[in-house]
Amino acid sequence: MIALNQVTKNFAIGPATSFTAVDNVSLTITRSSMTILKGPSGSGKTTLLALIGCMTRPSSGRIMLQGVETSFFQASESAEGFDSSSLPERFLTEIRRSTFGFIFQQFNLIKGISALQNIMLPAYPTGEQQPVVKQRALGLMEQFDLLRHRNSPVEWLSGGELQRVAIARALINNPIAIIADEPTAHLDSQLSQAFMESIGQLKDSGKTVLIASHDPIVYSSPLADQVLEMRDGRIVRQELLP
Ligand SMILES: Nc1ncnc2c1ncn2[C@@H]1O[C@H](COP(=O)(O)OP(=O)(O)OP(=O)(O)O)[C@@H](O)[C@H]1O
Repeated sequence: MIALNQVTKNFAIGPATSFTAVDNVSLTITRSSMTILKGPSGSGKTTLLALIGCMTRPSSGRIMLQGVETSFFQASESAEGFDSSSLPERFLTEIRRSTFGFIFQQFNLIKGISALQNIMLPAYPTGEQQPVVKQRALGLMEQFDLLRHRNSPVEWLSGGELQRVAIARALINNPIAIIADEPTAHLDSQLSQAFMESIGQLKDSGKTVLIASHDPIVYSSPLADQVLEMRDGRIVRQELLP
């Protein structure tokens, strides 16, 4: 589903100097699998997630995403899929929205609005009818045992509830893949386990899952299909689990 071929990302850090955050990375992620990126701080995990999630474009190399259902790509789609590294910004935004759901470290929920509204937020730019989105959001709230909090501002919710709102929000546009960056960084070990169980269920339901994490509860999880270890922007170890 996702293939990177010799992908490099340089950031300009001075008039004539650049820093290579991701260095010549090639990898393959199959559909309905769970991939964990581990590695020390600064090793390039977040940058790699941003490249795969179409939030930034590579300096060189190719990123291929297959099987994305959107009419935008019909014309340019080849037998192998489409090459996100050569598409204009508008298409990239569209790919991002239809392919990926994102879960961030501090969940990035908006205070002052309800849990239901938070879950619906990523659907607003799609132009989909609000009653349809609302029904889907309520379905997700039911699935994650959040219905009684539908009208509660998110600041009233517990850590575990916030985590489930973040997962539901990532699912609102029915993405093919979930990208999570250090999702357990602010959770105790029980909630981290609960997070992995929920994510495992998403994988079982056919979602492709990609997580960057320092947390042994995540990178040692039996649910992972492959663990990629990063150092200095490179993948230094790839572990395929049975
Ligand atoms: N926009 C940017 N401009 C310059 N350097 C950047 C930029 N974004 C990231 N970097 C650098 O690239 C390197 C990789 O950063 P990245 O956030 O991908 O690492 P990480 O493995 O996710 O780290 P952490 O675990 O601490 O989140 C770091 O040295 C970081 O400072």
